[in-house]
Amino acid sequence: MKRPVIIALDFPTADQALSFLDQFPATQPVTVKIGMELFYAAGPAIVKAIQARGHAVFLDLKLHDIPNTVESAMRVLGQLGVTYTTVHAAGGHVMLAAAKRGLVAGATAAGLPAPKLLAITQLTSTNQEILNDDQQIPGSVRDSVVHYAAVAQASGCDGVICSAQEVSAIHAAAGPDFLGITPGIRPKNAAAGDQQRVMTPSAAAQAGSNGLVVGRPITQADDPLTAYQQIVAEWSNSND
Ligand SMILES: O=C(O)c1cc(=O)[nH]c(=O)n1[C@@H]1O[C@H](COP(=O)(O)O)[C@@H](O)[C@H]1O
Repeated sequence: MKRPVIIALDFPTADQALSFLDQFPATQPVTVKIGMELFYAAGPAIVKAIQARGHAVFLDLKLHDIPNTVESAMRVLGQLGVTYTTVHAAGGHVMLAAAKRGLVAGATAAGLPAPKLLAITQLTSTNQEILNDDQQIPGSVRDSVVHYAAVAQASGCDGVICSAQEVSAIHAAAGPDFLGITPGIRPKNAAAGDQQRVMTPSAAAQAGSNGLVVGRPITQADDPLTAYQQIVAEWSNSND
């Protein structure tokens, strides 16, 4: 899928993640996101196991540390053959450029294409109050997201993670090729949970999102495969 619907595999064990994936046969490969919970539990082996089934992996570890540490860690991640990985834009341009350098060096050493590097802007759980009061960043969430996107682009990132609510502003500022991958996706009537800045799959498509990240609306559905297929259908119909 050119604009993927990425399933967030937020499970505590490899067994649970793989049993869940049994519903998605390798003849119909999907893109899945391995985040901190699953990677801390199951490590690089779960990346390999999922790739062996034919699925593409988005490895979402949201690195945020001093530039040297991030560069070294990205060199390791660059060797795993994943499609996307993440770093926090709040680390600043020196750290972001170091992340890109490390990722490319690792992938090159392994003879692989470099994963796309996506910078986290403002998490989709962040609202106006958290931005202004807790982070002490004045202005709107959208302005902060667009600012971080500019920093990420100037530092060599391939795109950002943001809410679909900001993706059109990012494309207007950074151009259509700079990726805006969007979590905080909720089909109509689905519970938002801890997400603050949400959109439906069709609204995200109309806003120009380059890919959806969807977790609980699929993983906690009674029939995850049908839930996934319904989201893909809504997304694809609005992407035409
Ligand atoms: O980097 C992410 O993927 C991410 C960034 C963000 O701003 N918001 C966000 O929800 N995510 C991730 O996207 C997924 C969303 O899951 P659900 O809220 O269950 O659909 C989780 O795995 C989050 O870690």
